[in-house]
Amino acid sequence: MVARLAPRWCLRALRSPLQVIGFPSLQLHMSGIAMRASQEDFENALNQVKLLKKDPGNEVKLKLYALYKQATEGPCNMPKPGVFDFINKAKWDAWDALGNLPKETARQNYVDLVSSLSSSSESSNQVQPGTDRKQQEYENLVVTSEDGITKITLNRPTKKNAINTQMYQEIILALKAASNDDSILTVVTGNGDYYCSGNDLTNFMDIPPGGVEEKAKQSAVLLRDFVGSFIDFPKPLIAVVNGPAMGISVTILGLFDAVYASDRATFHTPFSHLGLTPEGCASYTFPKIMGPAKATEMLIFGKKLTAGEACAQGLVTEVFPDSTFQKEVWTRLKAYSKLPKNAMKISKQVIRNMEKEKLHAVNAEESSVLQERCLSDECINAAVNFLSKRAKL
Ligand SMILES: CCCCCCCCCCC/C=C/C(=O)SCCNC(=O)CCNC(=O)[C@H](O)C(C)(C)COP(=O)(O)OP(=O)(O)OC[C@H]1O[C@@H](n2cnc3c(N)ncnc32)[C@H](O)[C@@H]1OP(=O)(O)O
Repeated sequence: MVARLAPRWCLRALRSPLQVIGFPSLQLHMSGIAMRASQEDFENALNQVKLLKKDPGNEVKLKLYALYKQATEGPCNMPKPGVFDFINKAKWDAWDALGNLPKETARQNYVDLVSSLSSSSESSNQVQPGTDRKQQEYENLVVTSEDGITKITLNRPTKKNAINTQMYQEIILALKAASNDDSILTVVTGNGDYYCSGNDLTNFMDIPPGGVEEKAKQSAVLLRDFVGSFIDFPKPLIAVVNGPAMGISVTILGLFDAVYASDRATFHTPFSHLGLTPEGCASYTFPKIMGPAKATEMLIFGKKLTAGEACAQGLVTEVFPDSTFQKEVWTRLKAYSKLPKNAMKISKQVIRNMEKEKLHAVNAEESSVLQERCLSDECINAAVNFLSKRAKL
């Protein structure tokens, strides 16, 4: 049985994900004394390894291969494959590295390794119960993971997905969780007809006991942390802009790795109208992306761009007809999510890391300027105007 099962697994070892369902871990260590794995334990482990839900990765698969060969055949007895026979060379190296490890120890190590894999596969099943799983409950977001893509949906459609204080905090948390989860790509999108109408202007109304200065200070810290979590996000980050985008939801697009937009989307940063100044590192990224003259029209004069214009300026990657937007974008993202995960992550870091320090400095400066700005008459009057429904931008 061993001989029949193992070689088939070995052939697949560096290619395919392992298959479904968890299983109880083997208890081989009692009262701190390591027990010897029996032939039956070993055969169980050989069966269990085929049932692992989560692909343990090539490094572990090579370890399993080497231990299996050592346990069944003893020290490596095959001729060394040529340098261009990458897979067989990697397998040979792993086996050869075990030297004269006794067969019994190799068998024990194999069983222990499978046992540890099956318990971690069980605990990860608890967080990932289905293919479309909710990772955590949020008040203002829906976060799901499917097909290697974590999707963060802004979910205040009746307020055009305006970002209130709690939502800023939830987005920071969701990005942190996405940076540590198994996903390959992370997507931000909006629920309803808007992508996002930017900062919730009622944020300006909730004044703490320390007064408006204290509010401005707290807001500047929150803003800096919020933008910082985009600057530091380690994996490819994609915006699926399903409708109009305003203010801070537009500026942070310069920190995304790709931006797909419906032809219904518009891009509007009416900072001057609100007595405000740019944030989200746009004072640095926008002139770089579209040139200073075009950035001035958006960031200082508040010119609203259509999706086509934003694409022509380089802020948007590609525009799709609204009628086919979701289908086309998700088909594409699912295809991208199948590309090698580490290569994409490292490529993003190579592209972005040189700029990180600069971006954090820009973010700190923009937040500090805004801390002053939101105490200005210009800003307070604009917020009051909006809230009293006298102004629609
Ligand atoms: C002391 C300082 C605290 C600061 C907090 C920290 C963060 C600092 C960041 C500061 C930098 C600012 C960045 C920005 O994002 S600037 C852009 C801000 N956004 C806006 O100015 C948009 C305002 N909204 C509108 O102009 C219109 O609502 C809109 C064009 C978006 C839609 O118009 P429409 O007529 O289609 O729909 P309604 O106006 O009826 O909207 C439906 C309901 O949604 C509410 N809404 C929409 N957007 C916002 C918003 N940004 N803030 C609060 N509420 C919003 C709207 O009021 C309606 O609500 P009701 O149904 O209850 O009336």
